Amino acid sequence: MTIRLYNTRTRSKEEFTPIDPDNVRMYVCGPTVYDRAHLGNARPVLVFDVLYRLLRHVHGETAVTYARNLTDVDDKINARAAEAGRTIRDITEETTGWFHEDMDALGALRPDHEPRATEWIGQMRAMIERLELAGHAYAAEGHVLFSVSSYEGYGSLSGRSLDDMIAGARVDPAPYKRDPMDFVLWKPSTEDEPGWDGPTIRGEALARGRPGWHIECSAMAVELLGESFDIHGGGIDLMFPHHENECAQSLCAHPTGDFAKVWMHNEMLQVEGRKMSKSLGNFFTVRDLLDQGVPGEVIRLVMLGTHYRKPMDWTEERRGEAEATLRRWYGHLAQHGYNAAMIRTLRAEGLWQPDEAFLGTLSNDLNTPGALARLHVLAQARTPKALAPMAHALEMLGLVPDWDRLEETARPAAQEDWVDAAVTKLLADRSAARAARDFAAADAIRDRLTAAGVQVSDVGGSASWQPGPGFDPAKLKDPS
Ligand SMILES: Nc1ncnc2c1ncn2[C@@H]1O[C@H](COP(=O)(O)OP(=O)(O)OP(=O)(O)O)[C@@H](O)[C@H]1O
Ligand SMILES: [Zn+2]
Repeated sequence: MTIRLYNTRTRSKEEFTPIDPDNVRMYVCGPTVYDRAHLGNARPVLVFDVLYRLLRHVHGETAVTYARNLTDVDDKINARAAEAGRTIRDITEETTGWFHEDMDALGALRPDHEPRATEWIGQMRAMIERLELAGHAYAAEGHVLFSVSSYEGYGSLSGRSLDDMIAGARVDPAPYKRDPMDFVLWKPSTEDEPGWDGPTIRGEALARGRPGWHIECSAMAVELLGESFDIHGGGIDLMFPHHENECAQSLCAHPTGDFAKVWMHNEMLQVEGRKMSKSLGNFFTVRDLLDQGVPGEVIRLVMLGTHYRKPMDWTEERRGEAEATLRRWYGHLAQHGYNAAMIRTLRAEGLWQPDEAFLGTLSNDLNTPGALARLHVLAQARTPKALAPMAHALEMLGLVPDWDRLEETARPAAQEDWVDAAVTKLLADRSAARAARDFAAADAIRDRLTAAGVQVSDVGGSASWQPGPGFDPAKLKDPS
């Protein structure tokens, strides 16, 4: 199976050939840990989770190394700690815990490496010293800056000319910069800001300070994945300046390497046509949705419904559709006996295989909407064995939280308790009415369940239920 990926660097879809097929290496820019992840932040996590799963499928479970950093040194973190009267470490630890909880709930696999910037300061310092020695960086007023004019490839990733960049960027024309586009590799810290020993430039050790944001990813990616690795990902909002700067630093510090061969960028999750972002204040968090009872797999399915290179909106309508689709799929599989034991049997019988059309579509630049369309076709199978490719596809997309709890999944959690209790009580009343030959009462209960969109299946004398189309639990309540 050949994977094809759109490469921002070449602006074309290319056949993906790993540098080393036994160790496919991917780096994705992770969160700055000072606040709950908003729904937009979840998009790159999910996009690259699907890619990670696909690479593991094609190249082998142990043949993929995925690194995603945690930015735990940043002025926004310092500000948050000061404002809350707490330590920086306290804030970053707590936020990292939230990030893990929330992304786990969306079914995202943890990366193989999750480097924290503060644990790699030495490597950043060494890279800065290397850049200065090679004539790509200079020290000025306690800062070290990357000299953009020293590198002729600057702008090639994002396809911008230096003039465009100056016109478009929020450049900070600090007096110590030789060129307004030069960016910070190292900056001094005051007493109450976090700081580490400075790099040594021309024999002189710089004062205590902290690294700039871009150098962090360059240093950690090279240390963990090597000077040439396969894929670098992140949101399109990071392409310039962050990724352009990462490229410049890494290629200048390691001129014999390629840094990342393929650059991938997901488009933005939007709210009424604008990027969901903290600074615009138009965001809600993944936790908000989970707490409202929207199951993680529903959030995941909505996200996968749009190709990663297209902007998308979160809408109530999409949420409802995804929820109904998943319930139908899970219910269908459960009815055909699907659970963890069944998957083991299918594996043992050699039937746990992907559908070629599904895999081909997904391998075509992660065409998740196409892959989901194929899933709808696969879901039409009517026997346990014929359903194996559908089940396999669902799992490849990370849409099966637990094979043993299929029927409980994709239900709005907040409603679950009282709704299930109410339906169960109605079903018990119905069988009592039937036993007492009070058919009018039994029919009235049946009508109430139907009106609420509850689907009842009577198997072997015991009734089970699942939400059907137009499910409206409010209608379960006694009209009197
Ligand atoms: N609206 C969005 N849609 C998709 N991806 C996004 C969105 N906003 C941020 N990202 C991505 O989330 C990841 C984490 O980025 P980062 O920590 O810089 O976000 P942030 O600074 O919290 O976001 P914001 O832009 O809201 O301030 C990055 O890969 C970034 O591209
Ligand atoms: Zn980065």
